[in-house]
Amino acid sequence: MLTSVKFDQTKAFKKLKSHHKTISKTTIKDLFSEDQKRFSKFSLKFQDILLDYSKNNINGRTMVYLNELAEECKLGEAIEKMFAGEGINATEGRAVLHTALRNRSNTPVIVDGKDVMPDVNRVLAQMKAFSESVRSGEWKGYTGKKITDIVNIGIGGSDLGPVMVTESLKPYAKKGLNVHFVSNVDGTHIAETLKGLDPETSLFMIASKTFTTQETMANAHSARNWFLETAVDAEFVKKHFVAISTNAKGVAEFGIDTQNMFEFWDWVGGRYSLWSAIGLSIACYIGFANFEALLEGAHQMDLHFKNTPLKRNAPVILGLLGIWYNNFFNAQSHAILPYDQYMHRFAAYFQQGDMESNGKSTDRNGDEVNYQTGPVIWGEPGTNGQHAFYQLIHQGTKLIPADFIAPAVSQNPIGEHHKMLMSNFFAQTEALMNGKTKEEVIAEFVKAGKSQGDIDFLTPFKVFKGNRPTNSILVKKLNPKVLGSLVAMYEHKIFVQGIIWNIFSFDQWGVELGKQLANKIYPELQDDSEVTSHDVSTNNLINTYKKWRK
Ligand SMILES: O=P(O)(O)OC[C@H]1O[C@H](O)[C@H](O)[C@@H](O)[C@@H]1O
Repeated sequence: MLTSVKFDQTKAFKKLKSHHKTISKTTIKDLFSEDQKRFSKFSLKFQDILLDYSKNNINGRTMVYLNELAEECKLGEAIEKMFAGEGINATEGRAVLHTALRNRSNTPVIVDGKDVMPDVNRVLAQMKAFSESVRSGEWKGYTGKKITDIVNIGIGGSDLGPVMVTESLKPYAKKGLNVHFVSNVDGTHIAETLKGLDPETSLFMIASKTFTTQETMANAHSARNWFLETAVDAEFVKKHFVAISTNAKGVAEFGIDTQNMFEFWDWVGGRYSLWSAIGLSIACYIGFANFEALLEGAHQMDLHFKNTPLKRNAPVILGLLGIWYNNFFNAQSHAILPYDQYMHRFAAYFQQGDMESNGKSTDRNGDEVNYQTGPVIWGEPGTNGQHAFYQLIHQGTKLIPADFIAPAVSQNPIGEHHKMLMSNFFAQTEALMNGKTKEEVIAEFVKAGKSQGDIDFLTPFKVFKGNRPTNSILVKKLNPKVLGSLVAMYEHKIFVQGIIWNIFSFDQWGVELGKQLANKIYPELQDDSEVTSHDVSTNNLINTYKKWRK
């Protein structure tokens, strides 16, 4: 069991409250001029990752108090409990062991008296053999042709991880083997995906922890129907459908040979499952050795998280900084801005990772919290974001702490592109911190020969207050190992915050209500009779839909 500590009643919380008043009177820019050693104090290197958190509204005292907060909230103890396989996901009665999936040291991890590592290694060996046979062409479709297209059918945690990783690591993909992802129950998703595919050379991976998820089951059935339109014989399903699930019974009922089932376990949360068999599409696409490198990178970050003192611990620092803005500066959101086109689904991935984990308002005692918990996570790759929403980050009324992520080495060193990209990456955090003063604006106008009237009118619009906090995460190159470390770093950041906010980060009850109501409405859509059982708004929406669909 995790120790429950009332976050807002800790001594450190009170210290941070009054410290916030003091630090609010200064700016990040001033903090830099006061302390020449700021960069070395507030940055750290983890292998090929440089985390620079010096452009934040913090000084040494802030970090001391934030660390005290972590200690008072028993973060160290909670980290140990997670790695040790204790049932810290108490509302579901489960351990939280995505770290065991990438435990490359292979030390025993005991759940309910049993070491889970032999099972983890068995499934990894199965994934290796399977991915190698698909990649080599040894695995044949029902007409003897090799597989050219993999279609992962899954949603949420059974989709977003593989999508994000296969996109991020596209340069490592094998030529001639494509991956597709179908998640939405909107028939358009599967229809558009199937359009370009040949049943003889397509392999479907039905990925669902529960194997009951409506969207996934609907898409899986439609894919099977499509396949059988050509293949006819249901026996051939074996060669073209595999399942990834914790539910062997459900898989067998669907008609997939359990020989072709890749197992995982209830101690793997859906949004933490890309390291499990859910990563099968990744292993096929980038090869098993690269998948192992991804696991290795995550494992290295796990070891760092587990063994490094809190004040030099990257996920802890990121988590605490997030709390600083969320609970003391009242920031409502957090932006993740990768300057790498391959990482275009990274923010979307952590929308689920973070918001499904920490979007909670009941604390671990069952009481309603009276403080803010998880922020809204959002973001798009730079430089696209710059031409869309950065205006608001620079000059809007909302404080948006942001992480800027970029690789030093481009996978596509074409001409001057990467230098241009990187100059934007560096410029943005500098601009967000420094802003532009009235004096600077006027000086620029004068130099450009503007009239006094223009200067008077335009100056207020051109001033940037600055003092917008950012973290810069510079990586050497976005390879599988670095990506593994990055993802694990963010996962653990979420853990840190959940512990301190005293909430349960590994359940997701909030997703249930909508599902329940949809299941109630679905039968009502079967005929054209008027619906009266809901509120007037819902009744009218349903009845108009029924009228219009005719
Ligand atoms: O893998 P599945 O059991 O199909 O679940 C897929 C998704 O469904 C739910 O809506 C949960 O909120 C997600 O956490 C989960 O990842």
